[in-house]
Amino acid sequence: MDLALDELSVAIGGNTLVRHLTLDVPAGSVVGLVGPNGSGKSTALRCVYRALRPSGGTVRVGGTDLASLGLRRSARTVAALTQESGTDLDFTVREIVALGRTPYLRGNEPLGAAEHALCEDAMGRMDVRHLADRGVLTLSGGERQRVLVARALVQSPEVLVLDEPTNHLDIRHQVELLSLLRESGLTVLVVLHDLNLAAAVCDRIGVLSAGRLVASGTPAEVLTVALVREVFGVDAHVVTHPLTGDPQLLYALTPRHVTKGHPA
Ligand SMILES: Nc1ncnc2c1ncn2[C@@H]1O[C@H](COP(=O)(O)OP(=O)(O)OP(=O)(O)O)[C@@H](O)[C@H]1O
Repeated sequence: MDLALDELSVAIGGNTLVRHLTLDVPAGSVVGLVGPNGSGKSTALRCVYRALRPSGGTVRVGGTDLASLGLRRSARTVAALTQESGTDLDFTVREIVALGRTPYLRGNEPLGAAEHALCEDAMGRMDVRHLADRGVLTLSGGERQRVLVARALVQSPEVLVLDEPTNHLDIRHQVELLSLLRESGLTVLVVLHDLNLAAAVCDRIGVLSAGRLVASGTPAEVLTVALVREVFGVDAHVVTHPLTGDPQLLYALTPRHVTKGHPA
């Protein structure tokens, strides 16, 4: 099921945070949203998981305006890992993951065997099964993040939106999570700060700057020296990953007085 942001605008308190954003996420593809701090990435995503009502434009899933769907139906369609996906409830990991099935249950209906199996599978995929009986409040930041991804997976969505999902994750879990996203077959819209991870996982990338989409295309089309300088104010070198062919950016820190024996 495809996701389409069509002329999306968000204005709050007289400030326009997102301006006429049009972005397509074809079914089964991974599209990244990148941009400097404060450029409107999370705000745009909030409209997709319905934490925010856009002031203009529409979000469509499979051609249907998301706003026209009931909340239960939309929770079965779109799952989100957000900056606000707090786990401040004193629940076990297993209980938190099971909450992902809520849109499929009536009242206090308990989970059946198939639902439990789904939860176990998601915990296995996110490498948190050994934590299942731990209180979620006792977890490290990375462990908690993986629990939240497991909860989103058991929601069995068609569309997955994630805001900085690699936050707190060590490099192994970053690579595993992004590989899982790519192989999930889900329609994925993901905000990432790491442009190299974005280049590795995304079919296409949209670049936001001051609330506007300033570039979109394949990683190789978008992640150019000129764009990185213009949008992020950073000088980068672009190299090609020797195995995957993805563009990868190299950055040099501001030179020291003397670098490795070479006078500056
Ligand atoms: N509810 C709000 N009221 C007023 N301003 C807001 C509100 N939410 C966000 N903003 C502002 O809108 C701008 C965009 O915020 P947003 O969180 O979407 O940026 P972002 O691109 O996700 O940033 P970051 O990379 O830092 O996470 C920021 O300047 C932020 O301070």
